[in-house]
Amino acid sequence: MKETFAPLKNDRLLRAARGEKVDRPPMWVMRQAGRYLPEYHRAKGKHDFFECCRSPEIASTLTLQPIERYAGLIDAAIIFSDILVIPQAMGMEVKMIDGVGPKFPNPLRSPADEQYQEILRREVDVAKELDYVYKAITMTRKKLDGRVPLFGFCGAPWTLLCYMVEGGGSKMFREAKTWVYKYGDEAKVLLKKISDICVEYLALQVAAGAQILQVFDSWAGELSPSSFREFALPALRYISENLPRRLREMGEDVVPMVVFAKGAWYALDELCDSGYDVVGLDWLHDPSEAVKIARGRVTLQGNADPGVLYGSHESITSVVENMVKGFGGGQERWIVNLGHGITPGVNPDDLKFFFEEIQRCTSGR
Ligand SMILES: Cc1c2[nH]c(c1CCC(=O)O)Cc1[nH]c(c(CCC(=O)O)c1C)Cc1[nH]c(c(CCC(=O)O)c1C)Cc1[nH]c(c(C)c1CCC(=O)O)C2
Repeated sequence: MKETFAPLKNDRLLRAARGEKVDRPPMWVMRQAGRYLPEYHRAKGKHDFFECCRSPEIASTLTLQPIERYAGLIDAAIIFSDILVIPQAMGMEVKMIDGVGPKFPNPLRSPADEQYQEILRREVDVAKELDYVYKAITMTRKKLDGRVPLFGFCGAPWTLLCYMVEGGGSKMFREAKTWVYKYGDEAKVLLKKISDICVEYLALQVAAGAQILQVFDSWAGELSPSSFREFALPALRYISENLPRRLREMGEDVVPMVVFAKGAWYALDELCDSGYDVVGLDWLHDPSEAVKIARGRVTLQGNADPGVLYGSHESITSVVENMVKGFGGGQERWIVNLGHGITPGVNPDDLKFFFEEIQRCTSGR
């Protein structure tokens, strides 16, 4: 039985994503449900990170926290989960270590590993393995009661491959580069396998209630422009081309899609033609330059340096004023965000001040 949900009261973000007129640019921030919020630590308690992702009750509570705290300012929720649930669904073990980050005890080191063949052979039952995410999405939609739209998301194939072969975060990307420059063909086979899972996973998130989707290519900037075109971009395109087809097959509406390829500033022009409605920008972009390159083809999302939230109110005001000006005074197709996730240690009141400053600079246009 398909769920019915309350009608959406604030559709500013979906309208902006589709390039329609809005009263002010919509606002949200990546990682908005996270460690900078004291209520996050209270609700998480002693639970392990992935335990929280697997509990629809806890995941939906965490998703709603920023919506409640910033009511009237924030225009979207993003489901509390992680990009690494896909490698887990593919049979890899992933732990989240406090103060360190994600760790894979058995990373995929070379195509000669038995694990490589096993991963390629194994048909992942995306509906069953990630069932807890769809349940969390449906529960969150009910709790949201139409206040703001809900984002679903996944990691981009290139970024997931990096984690699977590195076994965690990395500074050198020695393993990922070995795959690119030594095992390129095998890397492409693995990227295709991950891409198919991404398509099915995103489609099932929409069926469960996700109203817009974001694909996070957090390690795009580790690739050279030509490697990005060869490895990361085709996988991003594969998703944007195949998802609408899969949604129609399932009898679901097509939803707007956002691509965030962090560090891939050189590829902005191609990303604007990659089949996504919205292109996320990190803080290395100058907004007015990005607007010129985009030429209205997509909505841009971003891009304040997350580090400004460690600064003074004067600095926040100045960054906001410059950013608003860069995005044409808010007249361009624009969704307000930081240039990457909000970081731990930020005072939540300073994020509120950031939102209020955006509102001050963009309303009554
Ligand atoms: C690369 C990446 C990951 N996860 C994600 C990305 C892409 C976005 C990006 O580039 O930042 C995506 C992600 N992770 C999380 C969300 C939830 C929704 C939201 O944006 O609020 C989303 C969208 C929660 C989380 N994911 C994680 C936390 C912190 C968990 C905790 O310690 O309580 C949260 C709230 C953990 C995580 N998960 C990941 C890392 C590297 C870490 C550790 C971060 C660190 O230690 O600094 C992988």
